Amino acid sequence: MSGEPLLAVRDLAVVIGGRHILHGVDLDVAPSGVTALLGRNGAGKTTTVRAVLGLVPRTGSVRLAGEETVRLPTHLLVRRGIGYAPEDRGVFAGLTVAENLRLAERPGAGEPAYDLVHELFPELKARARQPAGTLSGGQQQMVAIGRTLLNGNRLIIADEPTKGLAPRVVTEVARVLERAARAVPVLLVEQNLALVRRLAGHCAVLADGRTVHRGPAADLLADPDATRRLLGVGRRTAVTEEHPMAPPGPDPSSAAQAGKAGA
Ligand SMILES: Nc1ncnc2c1ncn2[C@@H]1O[C@H](COP(=O)(O)OP(=O)(O)OP(=O)(O)O)[C@@H](O)[C@H]1O
Repeated sequence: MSGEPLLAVRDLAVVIGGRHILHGVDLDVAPSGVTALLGRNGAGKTTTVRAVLGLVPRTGSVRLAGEETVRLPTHLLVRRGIGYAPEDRGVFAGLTVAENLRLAERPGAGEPAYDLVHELFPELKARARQPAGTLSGGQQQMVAIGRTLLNGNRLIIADEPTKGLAPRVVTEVARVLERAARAVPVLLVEQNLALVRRLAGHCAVLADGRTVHRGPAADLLADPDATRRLLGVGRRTAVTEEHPMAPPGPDPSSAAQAGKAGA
């Protein structure tokens, strides 16, 4: 990674209800472009994001642009410049596009950057009066990401923005993220490895609540043994455009043994 990381997470730990959900997460977010946070279902990706945002009790170190933030409450973290596009997008279906964006304006954060949002996503200007519930999945992601760009944030965190979307819409969301990352560095939680290959410079992989790999995303995705070991993705399905989605659920190597998936 060239330059100091924008976000440096060290030894992050989260205990909820007596259960150790995270115990030793290390993560560097690059100062530009997209950094991917990967891992199988239940590895701890969303909890890591929630811990960075102060939404769950945590210990360890979370430095944003060199400043320790691990003891800050969420509202102060947000003011330090972290924008969050949650897994469910958080778009209000009954409100228009313009109203959804207006809700994200943050008093004291300066003039909202509508010029930037409309430059990156002209569709949001054209559809300003349209109820957000009538937008496509990709357009709703534009709203979710657009909101994070309004307030001059230093970092955007996008949690599984392609989850449940059809392949055509995934491509649309990839363009949305590509455009956003030109303006602001992005931490992308993602299971779609084709998307990660297209967008991410660096990555971290979690397993059972700890970091098990960090490095350039291209190196990991070029190594079928590593993707299978760390992510449970079979050789043929790993990163090809024809198979953009990582197979959900259990390690497909067991399915491969049953002759169901190519390994
Ligand atoms: N509030 C909570 N209370 C108890 N257990 C939790 C809580 N939140 C998460 N967990 C558990 O912690 C583990 C990690 O969950 P998390 O949602 O962070 O994983 P993930 O990698 O984001 O998974 P997915 O890809 O399925 O979204 C899971 O076993 C989950 O059931």
